[in-house]
Amino acid sequence: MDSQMSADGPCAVCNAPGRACAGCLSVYYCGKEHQLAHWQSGHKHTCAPYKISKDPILGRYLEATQDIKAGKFIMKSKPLVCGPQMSSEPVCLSCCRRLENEPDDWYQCTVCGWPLCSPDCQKDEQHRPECSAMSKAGFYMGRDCGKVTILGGLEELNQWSWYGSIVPIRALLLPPKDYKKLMTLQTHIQEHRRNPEFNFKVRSVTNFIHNLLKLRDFKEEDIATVLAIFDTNAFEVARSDLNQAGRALYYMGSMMAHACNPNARLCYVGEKFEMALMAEQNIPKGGSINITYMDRLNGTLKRLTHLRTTKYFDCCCSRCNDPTDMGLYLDSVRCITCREKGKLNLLLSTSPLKLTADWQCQDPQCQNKVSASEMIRTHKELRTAKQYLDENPQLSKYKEFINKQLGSEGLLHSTSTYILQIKISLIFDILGHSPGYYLKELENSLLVYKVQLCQEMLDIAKILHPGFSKTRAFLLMQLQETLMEQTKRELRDKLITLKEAKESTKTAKAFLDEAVSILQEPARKADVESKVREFHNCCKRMGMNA
Ligand SMILES: C[S@@+](CC[C@H](N)C(=O)[O-])C[C@H]1O[C@@H](n2cnc3c(N)ncnc32)[C@H](O)[C@@H]1O
Repeated sequence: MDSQMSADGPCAVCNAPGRACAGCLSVYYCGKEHQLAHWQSGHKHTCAPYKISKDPILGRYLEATQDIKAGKFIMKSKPLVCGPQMSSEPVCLSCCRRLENEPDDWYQCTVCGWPLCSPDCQKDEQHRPECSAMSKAGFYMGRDCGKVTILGGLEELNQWSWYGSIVPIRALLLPPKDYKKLMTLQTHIQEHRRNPEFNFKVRSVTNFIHNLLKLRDFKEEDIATVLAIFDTNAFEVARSDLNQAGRALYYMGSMMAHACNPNARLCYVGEKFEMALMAEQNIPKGGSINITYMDRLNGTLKRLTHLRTTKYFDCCCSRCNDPTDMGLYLDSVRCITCREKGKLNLLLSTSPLKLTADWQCQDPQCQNKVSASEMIRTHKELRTAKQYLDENPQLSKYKEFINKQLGSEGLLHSTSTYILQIKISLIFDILGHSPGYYLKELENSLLVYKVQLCQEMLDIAKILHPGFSKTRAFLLMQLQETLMEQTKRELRDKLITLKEAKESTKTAKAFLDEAVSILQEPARKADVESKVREFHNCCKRMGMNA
């Protein structure tokens, strides 16, 4: 590098002071030679079409450096650190697969005694940092896998909260170059420190690291910083196809801003939680590439509260600022004054970005106003009632809730967040998925009901989950297989002709094709292939070629 120029960061090859790569501004080179070597060793696959930019409100964020088409993969990134979730079920420390057999049958690492899948997982470098630390500290997890308190001061740690200490210790033991990178991520440490739950977590992990691993050089403050970095930036990652669940932190992934109607989404590839970012919608050059930090079916009250209390910012996107919440009125409840007159008018926030604002009837003739605290109380009651149903999901109970709430004495309307969430549960958890309701045993009327629910939710998805979103793809697949079952029965019962069955099959195939084009990520490959196989088998059984 020209000695007159100031350095941007450490060279990706030799760590000497370097200038940023012009393509992505995310890695640095001391000169042309190392830039070329790094490009050939893989940077050509990860460079661009984005760069890190800064905004007074968002902080650092990813900016598109070229127009990006919906459906395009924007980047792939390996985790800087990954491992079990903070509060984890028993998983293999190496690959994070759930350990499903009995504890007595678990394979235990021969060095530290922690349960793993197999000797192969023991050889994996993932488990090395904490394993060496435990071995140096003379710790070996007994057959009981930590059920007994081993050292004084560890009483507050139960068996599985130990898992929560694994990712922080891996972060603290990162090579210096990676640790330095980690430390550049946003912490919100002061805000976290005001949260008693966070401080409890810090004490627990510090206890583990100081007393069990005997690594007393790590100060509580360093441990708190690492935990705060994880809480601000990490992703809960799961690959249901591989039975894996973990937590991972990506350097570039940490730069992405939140939006309540995002233009990109994350997916996971490979067994080591490599992350891929896909554009859900077209992103113009210069635009922010954003993801959503939470479920889009939540109304503004829940989104604002969750983002404020967990990510420490006040979202002020156009969706949050829209009293109609994109025309869906997710949080709005019926105006009681109008309801008494048999009219369906809704209450809208007078200032949606302010959680303390009053709610007012949408009918200008009606003067009815409700305070924020009253509205929050109403939502608490509705949420409790729904949570009670979710604990023991039953079709009849969900239908009862919907009918009651949408009836003349009810509080809700057809696109309320609670009604939409229940419809999603009916589609994905009950109709076609639970004992007594598997697709083949569903009564005809319930097949019709499921088709109707899928169509309704696809209309909502056009607004909340447009483009290459997973929700749209999953809904399309549910609609496709329900339509196929319906067609098969109608043909069998001679209610339709073969020609009509072929037409229905064509419609179902179009839904499936669209879902397949959306779900391009490798982690979904097996699922998608099995749906396509089922479709072809169903066609064969009806005596037609797809
Ligand atoms: C994962 S980090 C994103 C990178 C971060 N901006 C930085 O400079 O390191 C999450 C933090 O970014 C900020 N942030 C993300 N999206 C935001 C948004 N829509 N509005 C305001 N702040 C946002 C918040 O401080 C949030 O806690």
